[in-house]
Amino acid sequence: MTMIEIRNVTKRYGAATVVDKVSMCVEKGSITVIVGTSGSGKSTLMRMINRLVPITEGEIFVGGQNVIDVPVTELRRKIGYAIQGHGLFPHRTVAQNIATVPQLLDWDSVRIAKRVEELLGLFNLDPATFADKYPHQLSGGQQQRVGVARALAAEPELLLMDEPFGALDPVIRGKAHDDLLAIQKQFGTTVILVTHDMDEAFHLGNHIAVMSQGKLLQCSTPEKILTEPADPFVQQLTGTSDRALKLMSLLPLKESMEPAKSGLAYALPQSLSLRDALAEMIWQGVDEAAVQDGEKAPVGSISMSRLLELGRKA
Ligand SMILES: Nc1ncnc2c1ncn2[C@@H]1O[C@H](COP(=O)(O)OP(=O)(O)OP(=O)(O)O)[C@@H](O)[C@H]1O
Repeated sequence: MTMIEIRNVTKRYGAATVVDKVSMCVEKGSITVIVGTSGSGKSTLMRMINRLVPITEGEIFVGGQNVIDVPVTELRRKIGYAIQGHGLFPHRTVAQNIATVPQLLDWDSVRIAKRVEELLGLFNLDPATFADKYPHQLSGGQQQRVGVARALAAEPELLLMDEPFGALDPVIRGKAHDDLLAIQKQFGTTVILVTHDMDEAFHLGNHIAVMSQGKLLQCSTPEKILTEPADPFVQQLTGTSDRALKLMSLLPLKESMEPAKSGLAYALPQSLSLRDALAEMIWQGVDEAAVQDGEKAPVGSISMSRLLELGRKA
């Protein structure tokens, strides 16, 4: 089902066309990542969805409704928005920050308190420790999680994220990705995320939209972007040297393993991607490993030579 339809949308500032006749659809419950060089119009395109930026030409439909027909306050309350630097209110506690939109929507206080506690739990922020803290008392990573929790507070079906993880160091960023994927799966939220980080795009995106100079060059699955780039710029942006590793990160170990064998000292979960399996085996120094299901029962095996063969094909 289509959640967002962008039809021939253009944004001009004076003589400058910063978004140029862009059309794309976003499926409900999917994550679409917009990538492109600096100034290519990514944020502008996204900000036209919740009307933070007025559309010059074209139309955007959210849930079948033309955004122009929805009062702007109602639209923004329905659509979560998380930005780099989190935009938290400095004089409101963590709980009060998260409660912002539910309060505007007149939720009763019991429902708000329950939702705040649920979100803090989901983001691994112990309510007893964090609910009454102020933003300046939190680390950057914690502030970022509160920013995303706040954007999700009123259970939006759609979440717009503008480089939400840009300021995080790589380890915390990885954790933030895991959180987002888990929460997105749990709530079925549709997500549009703008990033500069291609690894982030390939890790999170069901679809990747590539922009250059205001134009949308391609919007496809990560596999298609890598194997059938629509334009030399797409190929250049998505990288050529580590293409095999990127593709391996999209392929599940479960679908490529060999038959189970006895006597293997090391085991990997079948939920890993081929890339993570390769990284684990290099790290552990093993040439062959058992593959286990969620109950730790053996379901197959994988060898280094098989992984390399699959990587070469990728
Ligand atoms: N209010 C504005 N007035 C005039 N020009 C603007 C305005 N907002 C954005 N622009 C211009 O529109 C172009 C696209 O900006 P936008 O922020 O959408 O790009 P972006 O791809 O998100 O860039 P970045 O990755 O650097 O954040 C830029 O050239 C920018 O200077």
